[in-house]
Amino acid sequence: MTTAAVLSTTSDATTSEAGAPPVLELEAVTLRRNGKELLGGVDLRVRQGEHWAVLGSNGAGKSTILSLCGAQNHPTSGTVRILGHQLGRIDVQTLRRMIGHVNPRHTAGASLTVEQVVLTGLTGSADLPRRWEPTPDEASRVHELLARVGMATRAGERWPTLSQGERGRTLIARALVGRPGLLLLDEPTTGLDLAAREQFLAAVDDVVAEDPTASTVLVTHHLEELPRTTSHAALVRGGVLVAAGPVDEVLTSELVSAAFDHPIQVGRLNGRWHATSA
Ligand SMILES: Nc1ncnc2c1ncn2[C@@H]1O[C@H](COP(=O)(O)OP(=O)(O)OP(=O)(O)O)[C@@H](O)[C@H]1O
Repeated sequence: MTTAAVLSTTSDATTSEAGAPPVLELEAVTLRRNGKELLGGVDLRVRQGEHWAVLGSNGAGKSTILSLCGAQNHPTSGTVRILGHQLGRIDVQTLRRMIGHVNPRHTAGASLTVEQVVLTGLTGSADLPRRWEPTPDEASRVHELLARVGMATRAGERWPTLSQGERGRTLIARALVGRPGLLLLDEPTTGLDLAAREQFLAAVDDVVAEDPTASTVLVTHHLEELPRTTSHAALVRGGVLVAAGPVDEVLTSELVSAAFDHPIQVGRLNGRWHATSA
């Protein structure tokens, strides 16, 4: 199947989802750095309530796309609209505060407790600013979120003593504390063991299930690392989307093989995906 054929199939699928307002729109986005074209014309629309997975091989451009979605980068050409605001026409710090970002490489202040790490989601910092105090509402939201991700009994634990899985769940609560309109997850299960990965994915499914207006974009290499709640997928290859649309139409053996340039058999069991060499 050619790239053009893939794109025409999936653009129909994407536009048929019309209804909920878009939270993220990339139109004809290109990005060049150091004379190299990293993105070669990306179109992507994420609507409220959708949960997208962005998949592709090493160096395909997934993190670059996510950096635009998180207002961490600007396109060379094309338009990026996040939560109704066009990049370049709004203060990026203001915009970044509207976006929740789960980055497993987040470095929290070493002396912070779990509860304080979640609070840093409100200050947008690694440490808590001196003399900063949460409002009673903010403090109760932190406890509500820690309960949701299964960390309520660990609120007083210090960050360095946490396991990778506990850190991951704490970082989801941190990303959600500011009630973001968009949640970005950047290879969030990297480095987690099997149990920690499963607990993390269950925590994502739980927070998503409780808020029908939540919208997420998750970047990963592995189909096994997709939450059950994934509703849409985009496949990236060489800085372009080779497929994008409802997850069952995109995560097929044919399209995934084309995106990874390798024969891959895709399967789904109990709502979760798996992939092996065909
Ligand atoms: N500032 C830059 N200057 C030049 N090339 C860059 C720059 N940033 C990224 N790249 C290149 O752009 C390409 C896409 O990078 P990106 O990190 O988006 O890929 P990825 O799909 O996330 O890869 P991985 O799965 O390995 O994390 C890579 O070839 C990378 O080396």
